[in-house]
Amino acid sequence: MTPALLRVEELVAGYGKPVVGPVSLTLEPGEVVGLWGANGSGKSTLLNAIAEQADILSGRIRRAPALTLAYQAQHPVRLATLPLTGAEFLRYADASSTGMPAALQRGLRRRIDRLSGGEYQLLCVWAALAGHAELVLLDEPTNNLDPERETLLVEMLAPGRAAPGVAVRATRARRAVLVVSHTRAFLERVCSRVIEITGC
Ligand SMILES: Nc1ncnc2c1ncn2[C@@H]1O[C@H](COP(=O)(O)OP(=O)(O)OP(=O)(O)O)[C@@H](O)[C@H]1O
Repeated sequence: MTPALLRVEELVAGYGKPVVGPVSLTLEPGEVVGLWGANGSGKSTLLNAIAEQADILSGRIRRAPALTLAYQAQHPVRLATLPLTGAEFLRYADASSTGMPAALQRGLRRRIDRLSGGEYQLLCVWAALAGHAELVLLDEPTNNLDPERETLLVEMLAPGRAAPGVAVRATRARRAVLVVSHTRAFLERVCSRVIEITGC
């Protein structure tokens, strides 16, 4: 049996005081699992706890030994001025551009501080998925995306599920992805399971 990458057991997490939980989930290699819930229910806090950026108040998180993690926050940081091309950005993330959709490749030669919000958002998600992390945490990855770019995102996360003619592969077989969204329909398109998150 393949060992789980992540086990969250009866976890209550927060910032000094409880915000989310108790929640339990297991993430196996290759899975794409959704976390869905209302604004303020604690979805980001759960990701923060997994990334050791929020307090574990009870329960526990078990990670596979030496688990590598990429965390795409809800509002990806972007400096106002940063003379770095998309290709250099991917190089710093140690991520390949192989299989990248043409619409994204156009950004490889452009400075990242001159990309649109949606273009930058998708480049960041690609960097997380095409890098070496075994567990990828994505918080509201549809932010700033128009329907066409959202379809590319679906194909990046779940190859074969988007519109005919879109063929993108950024997801590796062993990689697991935990995706936060308050849009249930998006999660249903990309996830094998969707877990509802409720606050404390
Ligand atoms: N750093 C922090 N310190 C204290 N409280 C916080 C902190 N970050 C978030 N919270 C609180 O935790 C609660 C849950 O916030 P969180 O961002 O986890 O919810 P969410 O489900 O991701 O919300 P949304 O869908 O609006 O992004 C909120 O009441 C928020 O004010």
